[in-house]
Amino acid sequence: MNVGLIGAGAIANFLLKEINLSQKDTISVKSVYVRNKEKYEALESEFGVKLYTDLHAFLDSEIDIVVEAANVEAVKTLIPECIKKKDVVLISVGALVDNALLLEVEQLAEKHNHFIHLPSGAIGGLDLLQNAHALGTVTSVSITTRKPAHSLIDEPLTEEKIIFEGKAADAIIQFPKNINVSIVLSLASLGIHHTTVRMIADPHIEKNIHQVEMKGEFGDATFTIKNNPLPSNPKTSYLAAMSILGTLKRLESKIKIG
Ligand SMILES: NC(=O)C1=CN([C@@H]2O[C@H](COP(=O)(O)OP(=O)(O)OC[C@H]3O[C@@H](n4cnc5c(N)ncnc54)[C@H](O)[C@@H]3O)[C@@H](O)[C@H]2O)C=CC1
Ligand SMILES: O=C([O-])CC(=O)C(=O)O
Repeated sequence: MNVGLIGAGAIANFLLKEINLSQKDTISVKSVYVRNKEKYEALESEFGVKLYTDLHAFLDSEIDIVVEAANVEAVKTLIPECIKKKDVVLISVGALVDNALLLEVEQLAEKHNHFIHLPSGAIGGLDLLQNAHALGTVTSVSITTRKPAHSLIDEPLTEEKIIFEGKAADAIIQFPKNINVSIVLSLASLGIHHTTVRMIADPHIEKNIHQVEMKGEFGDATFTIKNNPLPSNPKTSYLAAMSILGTLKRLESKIKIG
C-alpha cells in the first residue's frame, strides 16, 4: 500500500521513519504534501519520498491512501478534495466537530466509493464502545484528560487546575491540538453534545493521561491510558502516532480483529 502524507511534523516524521526506514512490510510512504517545499526538501533524500505543494498532483501521484497528520484546518480545506480520489486516514479528528464538514465528507465518500478511517489516536476502547452501542444503549461516556500544564496553557502553575469541563463539542474548539480524542470518542457513540470532557493541567506529570468511562445496558467500563509523549511534540502522545500505523496494518490484514 502506497501512502501519501499530509504534513511533515512530529507524527508525519514518526511515520516516515517507521514505515520507510524500519518496517519491512508492504506499506510505503511515497508522497508528502507540504505548504513549503524548501523547508522540508531534506525529507526527499532521507526517506525516498517526493514532496508536493499542489494537492491535485499529490493526489494523482503513486498513492493508494492519504494520511492526514497536519491539523484541523488542513482537514477542512484539503480532505473534501482528497476523498473524491482516495481513501483517507484522519488524525485531526477534531475537524469533524463541524457537522456540515462531517456530512460533506461522508457524502463524498459514499459518492466516490472511498473510506474515511479514524484511528483511535491516544486512547483505546473504541471497539468496546461501538459494540456496547450496537443497540443504541450506551447511556454515558466521559473522558478526563490530564496533561503536563505547559502543553495546555501558558500560565505557570504550581498545582493542578481544571481548565475545561463540558461537552466534547466545546472542548475541541478551545483546545484544537489537545483533545481530538474526545471527538473520535463522541463519533463512536453518543455524539459531541452528549460526550463529557474534563481537562486538567498538571504541573507535576510528564505523561498524557486519558481516563475514559462508559456506562450502558452492557454494564460499565473504565480505561486509563498513561501515554508517553512523542519527544518531537510532547503535546502529542506516542500512541497517537502508532495508532495510524496500526490502522494501516489492519487495512492490509486479511483477518480483522475487533
Ligand atoms: N486523534 C488523536 O488522538 C490525536 C491527534 N493529534 C493531532 O494530530 C495532528 C498532527 O500532530 P503532530 O504531528 O504532533 O503536530 P505537529 O505540529 O508536529 O505537525 C503538524 C504539521 O502539519 C503541518 N501543516 C499544517 N497545516 C498544513 C497544511 N494545510 N498542509 C500541509 N501541512 C500542514 C505543519 O506545518 C506541521 O509540520 C494535530 O492536529 C494534532 O492535534 C495529535 C495527538 C493525538
Ligand atoms: O495525544 C494526546 O494525548 C491527545 C491529543 O493531543 C489529542 O487528542 O488531540
